[in-house]
Amino acid sequence: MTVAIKKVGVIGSGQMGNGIAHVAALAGFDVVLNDVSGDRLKSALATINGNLTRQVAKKAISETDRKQALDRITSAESLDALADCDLVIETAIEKEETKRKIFHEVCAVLKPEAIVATNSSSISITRLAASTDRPEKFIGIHFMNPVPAMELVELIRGIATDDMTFDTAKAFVAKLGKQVAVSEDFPAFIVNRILLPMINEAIYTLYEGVGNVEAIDAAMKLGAHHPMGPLELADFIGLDTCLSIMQVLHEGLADSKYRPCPLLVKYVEAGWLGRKSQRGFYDYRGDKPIPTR
Ligand SMILES: CC(=O)CC(=O)SCCNC(=O)CCNC(=O)[C@H](O)C(C)(C)COP(=O)(O)OP(=O)(O)OC[C@H]1O[C@@H](n2cnc3c(N)ncnc32)[C@H](O)[C@@H]1OP(=O)(O)O
Ligand SMILES: NC(=O)C1=CN([C@@H]2O[C@H](COP(=O)(O)OP(=O)(O)OC[C@H]3O[C@@H](n4cnc5c(N)ncnc54)[C@H](OP(=O)(O)O)[C@@H]3O)[C@@H](O)[C@H]2O)C=CC1
Repeated sequence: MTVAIKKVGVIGSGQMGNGIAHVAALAGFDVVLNDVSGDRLKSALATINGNLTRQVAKKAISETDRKQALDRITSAESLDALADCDLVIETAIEKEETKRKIFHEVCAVLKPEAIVATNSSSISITRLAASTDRPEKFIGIHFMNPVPAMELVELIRGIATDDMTFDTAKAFVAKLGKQVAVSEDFPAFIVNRILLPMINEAIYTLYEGVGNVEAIDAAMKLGAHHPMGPLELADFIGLDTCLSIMQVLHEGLADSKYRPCPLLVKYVEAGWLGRKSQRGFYDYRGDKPIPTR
């Protein structure tokens, strides 16, 4: 049994939020995109339009599809605008306290039958569910970046998630044209349990001087056929997000093999968060990315 989903709320309009709004609107859902910052919302809508326009140019969608998708998205700075959503997907920063606060506030305005999901990369679904008034209607729907291009979505049940919520989330993901991988609720789930230690190890490789940024990325692109080098990918994900995921792994599994590299910590402390702040393992302020080490 599934619940009918017509209107989807997306909380947080960063790179994941705008990607989720994009694919949901293109699949015919009405979308309310929320953020604490009006400027963020404006730039998210511009990014969505840019990505849809690129899909039109590549003949993946029609000009009518682009217009209709944009018309289905409204933006709002207040969570009150999500009151009549059937499904809400939280995709704010990877900080448990921020997410808990959002769930507390949004549950107060949602209808009782609405499903609440998080796009968290790593945080316990069971623990986040416990901060809501509806743990049985709470689930992890974990999209991959960039959302319009990646085929996979991880689904993670908390201890209390009921079958109706799981089946509805599964049907929703299928409507977006994406494949599901089901993960148990352990730190960082499947993709990031494997991917992030690899990225962290690449940063240790840099920290210990085994290779410079260019050599490490070239090694993994040309030597292992990864589409992006691990440092380029870390910048793409966001170094703050990478660090948060490593911290969840380190604390949650209590194993020193997940210790975040001190160089990753230093970059985040400097505010060098990767592409989103124009500087990380590469400097993106010029015509082409320049390695910073
Ligand atoms: C941290 C987490 O919690 C989980 C994660 O997401 S981990 C990160 C997972 N993601 C990855 O590992 C991405 C690795 N990189 C890649 O797969 C590729 O480099 C890439 C898909 C991003 C780009 O591929 P490419 O061949 O260099 O570029 P290009 O041919 O221009 O783009 C391929 C497609 O991606 C889309 N795309 C590329 N960048 C995009 C972006 N920033 N936003 C939206 N769409 C984008 C393009 O529109 C294109 O779509 P179509 O196939 O529909 O035409
Ligand atoms: N980056 C990635 O590759 C992936 C990330 N994720 C997960 O998705 C989530 C978002 O990541 P990402 O999009 O990269 O992060 P970004 O930093 O790009 O975006 C986060 C957005 O959330 C906004 N925000 C912060 N606090 C609130 C709030 N209280 N209410 C509403 N919006 C808020 C931020 O606004 P402001 O900047 O103004 O604070 C920003 O616009 C994280 O949980 C992350 O782990 C999942 C898969 C892949």
